[in-house]
Amino acid sequence: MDTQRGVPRTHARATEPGATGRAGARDVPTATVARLPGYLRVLNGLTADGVVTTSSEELAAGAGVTSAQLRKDLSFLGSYGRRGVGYDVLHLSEQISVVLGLTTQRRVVIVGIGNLGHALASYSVFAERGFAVVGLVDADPALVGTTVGGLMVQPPASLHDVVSGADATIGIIATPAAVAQDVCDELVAAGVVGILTFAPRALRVPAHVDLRAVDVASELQILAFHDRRRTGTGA
Ligand SMILES: NC(=O)c1ccc[n+]([C@@H]2O[C@H](COP(=O)([O-])OP(=O)(O)OC[C@H]3O[C@@H](n4cnc5c(N)ncnc54)[C@H](O)[C@@H]3O)[C@@H](O)[C@H]2O)c1
Repeated sequence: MDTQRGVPRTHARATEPGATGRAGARDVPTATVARLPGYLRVLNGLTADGVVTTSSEELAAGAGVTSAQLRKDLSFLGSYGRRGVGYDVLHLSEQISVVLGLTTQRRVVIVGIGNLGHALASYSVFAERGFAVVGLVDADPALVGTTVGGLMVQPPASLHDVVSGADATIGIIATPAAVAQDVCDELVAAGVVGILTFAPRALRVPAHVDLRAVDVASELQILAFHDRRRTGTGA
């Protein structure tokens, strides 16, 4: 049965090889999972600066959460830090990477190589974060056959082959909203199990597929709300 949703339903399980300590098979709440990339980003910055250990206060401040929230989130990973020492930056990075499934490189196909898709296809940081863009698809004949980010853009008729041939498990939708559901259905039929959409419309996916929607306008509306509350303008 199809479901309509913009966030994953399931909890991540810290069961991949390399999971350590008390992480075991404990479920990690979805809200915690959503904060883990932020912690990892801060930890990566600390690693780059040569920092070996960090405190929950430092990590929490960098990620924009309270240290109580941070400690609770990390407790789901079985990571409690050491009194007076804090957290080992590298070890914690590895633990979070395991829980997020980043120890296995995920293959990504991007559909819609316009302004947004072009920028995403050329975004080198994906590779550093454990994702390989392995296929690009666009319906514009003028784009098909051109090379973006080292990959040749393929026509929609090749979508299934692009996904299955490259063993891609994630699809990014950067097409106009009007065609996004069709593209989504085709990606699912081709075998992807995770979809990230930028198209401004709700999408339906089957239960075995996780869907994430990025909506910059909604994020701006949330900022506007906080600004209004702070300044009292626009009431
Ligand atoms: N979520 C956000 O925050 C955000 C921000 C900017 C844009 N967007 C959305 O992202 C999408 C892309 O924006 P853009 O500025 O790159 O648009 P764009 O018009 O530059 O690019 C869209 C591309 O999709 C291709 N396309 C159209 N139908 C297709 C199909 N059936 N199969 C494959 N490719 C197809 C077009 O040929 C075009 O190259 C739009 O839906 C836009 O509203 C979202």
